[in-house]
Amino acid sequence: MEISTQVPSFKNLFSGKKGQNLGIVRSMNYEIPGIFRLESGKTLSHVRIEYEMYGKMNADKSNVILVCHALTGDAHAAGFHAGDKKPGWWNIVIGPNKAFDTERYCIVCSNIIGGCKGSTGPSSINPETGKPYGISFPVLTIVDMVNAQKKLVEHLGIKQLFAVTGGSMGGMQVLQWTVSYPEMVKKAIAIATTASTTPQQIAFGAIGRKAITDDPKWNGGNYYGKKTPAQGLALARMIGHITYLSDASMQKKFGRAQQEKAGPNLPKTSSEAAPEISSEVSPEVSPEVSSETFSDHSSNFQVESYLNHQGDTFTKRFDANSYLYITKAVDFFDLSKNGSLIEGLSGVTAKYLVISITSDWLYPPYQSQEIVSALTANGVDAKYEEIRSQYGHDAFLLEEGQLNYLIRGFLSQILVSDIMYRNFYSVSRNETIENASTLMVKKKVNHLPVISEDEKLEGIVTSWDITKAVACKITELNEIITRDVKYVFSGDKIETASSIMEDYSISALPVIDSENRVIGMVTSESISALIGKFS
Ligand SMILES: CC(=O)SCCNC(=O)CCNC(=O)[C@H](O)C(C)(C)COP(=O)(O)OP(=O)(O)OC[C@H]1O[C@@H](n2cnc3c(N)ncnc32)[C@H](O)[C@@H]1OP(=O)(O)O
Ligand SMILES: N[C@@H](CCO)C(=O)O
Repeated sequence: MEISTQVPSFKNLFSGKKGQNLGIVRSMNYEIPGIFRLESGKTLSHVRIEYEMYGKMNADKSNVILVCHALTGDAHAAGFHAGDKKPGWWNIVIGPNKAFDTERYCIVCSNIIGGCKGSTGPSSINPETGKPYGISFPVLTIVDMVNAQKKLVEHLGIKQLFAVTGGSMGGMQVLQWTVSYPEMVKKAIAIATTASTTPQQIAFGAIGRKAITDDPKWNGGNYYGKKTPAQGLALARMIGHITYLSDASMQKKFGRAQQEKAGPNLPKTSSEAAPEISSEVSPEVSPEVSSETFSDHSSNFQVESYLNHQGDTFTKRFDANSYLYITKAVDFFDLSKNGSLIEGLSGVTAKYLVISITSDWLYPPYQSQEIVSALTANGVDAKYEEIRSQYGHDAFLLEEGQLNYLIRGFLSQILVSDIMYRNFYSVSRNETIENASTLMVKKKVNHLPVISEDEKLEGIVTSWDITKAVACKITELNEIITRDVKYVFSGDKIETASSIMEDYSISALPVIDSENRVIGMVTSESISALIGKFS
């Protein structure tokens, strides 16, 4: 008989209270000391990184989650800047009791190098010339973005990030983090992304860049203090924005509806915007082409007006040269090595959650599945999930319920590897009972896995087996080994271990790898101690 243990259920450990908003938040800035070397070999000095932090770091700074933004995002991921009506771009998942729970984790988000929202980029002043860099700014890669973030993380005194997360280009940074600095990332959540940009993605990037560089006001990137290439930048955004939506979401948002002729073309606030369902939009009418000039119809469909609005508002918040550099960095992104993603991701150790969006045709689900396949082939614990949504690529900014559910589950999931004893004691089947019992007494353990010369699991003996053997005057361990031994894998959820223990009334399980080698032990005491931490 083994010591029977009641292992408490984990079901109710992580209860879901309603998420709240952070209040007013502020941005901070850090200047990387000395020279910052880029992947190209070029260097920059006085590199500034704009960042925001929500929630408190714990004593050993082990609760920090780094959030990486997408193409046109910034450091303002959540909460409100003083005077703003709209919160940060990922407010739906960051805040008290949200998936990125600021009561529990400290969230850090920084504007990428190359950006135009406080971090050093093409619009920044080159300290050597006293003028904006423009296109003299060196070519950037996702590696450079991650290396700049690493400088910030080090400056904040963080040894290992509890998690790194992001969608789209943010997801690329997540992947890059786990490749460049595997030991610094415990968990990784990559959403709506790819490990290697495809020709179609590059093609959209290229058209956007051409729209900018063909605008005469771009002027070889030298437009600061003059008229900006707003027309080209707006066009680039309009093209890009189409790829962030889906056929279904455009049908639902606009149908073939037209703007009301008398009314203003561009709603000023979202409440005046075209409603989401076609029954609420203005009636569908056929343009009376005969009596009007073509220009009267230049923006008459709601979708045209919407795209114009998206293009126009974008030019007020983004720098055209930054757009060129960042889209190029996305296009350069390719983690495969010698044509193999398995090889490219071979050093990754973080536990992964990879999420795709069913209607995302820019970064389709198969690209996320490829990431998961490559990680799994490397023995990485990687989970694949799909967000069911009609919103298209931008669903990672909108699907509040599904995102919170998936992320919360992943972050709060505790695996056998998190609590198993890696320094364990074992015996060989040729051992004497006397030696086995001496080992148990000396090391204060009740279970000894029996392993072969090549460390494979052959069975288990418990202190109770030994007691019985002594009573029956059995001397050979071989005669008392339990060979039908229950075990778990290090990537199994802790609930799996606890149910096996409960079902078979046992209090310790060997942890094995895919080759049946014993790599640790998990005990009911360690599970109970963990529950104590949360109760
Ligand atoms: C990812 C990062 O890291 S941060 C960058 C994320 N932010 C962006 O990309 C900003 C631009 N993108 C968007 O707005 C994205 O579509 C989202 C996902 C952020 C928001 O999506 P939704 O909430 O569905 O907003 P929607 O796409 O309907 O756009 C609303 C805007 O369009 C305007 N609009 C709607 N219909 C029309 C129309 N027929 N004509 C003109 N304008 C229109 C609204 O007035 C509103 O304008 P506002 O943003 O200036 O207030
Ligand atoms: N709409 C988002 C996602 C692009 O991938 C952005 O502009 O950053």
